[in-house]
Amino acid sequence: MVMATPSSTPSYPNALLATHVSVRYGHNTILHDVTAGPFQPGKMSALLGPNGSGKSTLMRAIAGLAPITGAACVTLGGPPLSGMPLAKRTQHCLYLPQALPAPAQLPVLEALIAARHTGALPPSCLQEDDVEAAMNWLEKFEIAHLAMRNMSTLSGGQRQLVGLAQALSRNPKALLLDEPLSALDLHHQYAVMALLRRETTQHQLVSVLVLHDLNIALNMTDHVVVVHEGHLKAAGPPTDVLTPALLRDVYKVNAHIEQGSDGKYFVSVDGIS
Ligand SMILES: Nc1ncnc2c1ncn2[C@@H]1O[C@H](COP(=O)(O)OP(=O)(O)OP(=O)(O)O)[C@@H](O)[C@H]1O
Repeated sequence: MVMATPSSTPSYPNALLATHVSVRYGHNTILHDVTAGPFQPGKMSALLGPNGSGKSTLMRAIAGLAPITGAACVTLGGPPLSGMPLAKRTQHCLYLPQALPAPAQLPVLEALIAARHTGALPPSCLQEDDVEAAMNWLEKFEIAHLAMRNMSTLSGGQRQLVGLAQALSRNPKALLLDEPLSALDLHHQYAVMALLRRETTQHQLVSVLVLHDLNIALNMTDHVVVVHEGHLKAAGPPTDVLTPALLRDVYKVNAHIEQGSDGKYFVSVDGIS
């Protein structure tokens, strides 16, 4: 069943839930009383919607980085995140932006260690276990060969992989990843999704990803939330939510969902509407 509110959803003790989120920039209201979640631990959730619909704004609001108005509340089990100082909130709920900041003049290995310590460390401070943990993350992301390269020399996709490794290495309870696959080739898109799935399950992370690839959302996430024109349009299991009617209303395409002989779903677009 596609639900636009979580009213009949059972509560989960360590789930991420954002209620009544409104965001305004100047006179423009970008999000209108959006309630999203609960995003459950151990599950992969996707935020979907067209360009400019408010996905990044919703993530930033959940992370405490967008100007919320009204009676919004964000919880992740325990006391509301909304009342916490930003540094503490980030330890619980980590947001990786779509546009990564300019790279530091640091080797990748040091950048990864610095991320865990939330600040740059001189090489003399590098501990053996820090190096081992950082190398372990680089290996998981298939970028161990970049360990000694300066961050400023990396390609866009390599930087995105380092950014993801930095985010995961900080061991948050909830990960908010804004278009984490946008610069990645096909192999790395699927490798990263598989890795995120493993980490999410193993550590019972709350993982929420902004995605534009509906085929990945259909086949590799458990739950999707569709934002349209600043409103919550639909939420639920991907194959329930991504119907031809929704694709027409929200994405302005005539399309249907097909299932291959391998059981995988894919969106077949007939044209724009
Ligand atoms: N700092 C800002 N000041 C003014 N308007 C903003 C600001 N940030 C975002 N907006 C506006 O809010 C709306 C939603 O932007 P947002 O980045 O959340 O969209 P999105 O769904 O993530 O889009 P995309 O898929 O293109 O990344 C857009 O119209 C955007 O121009």
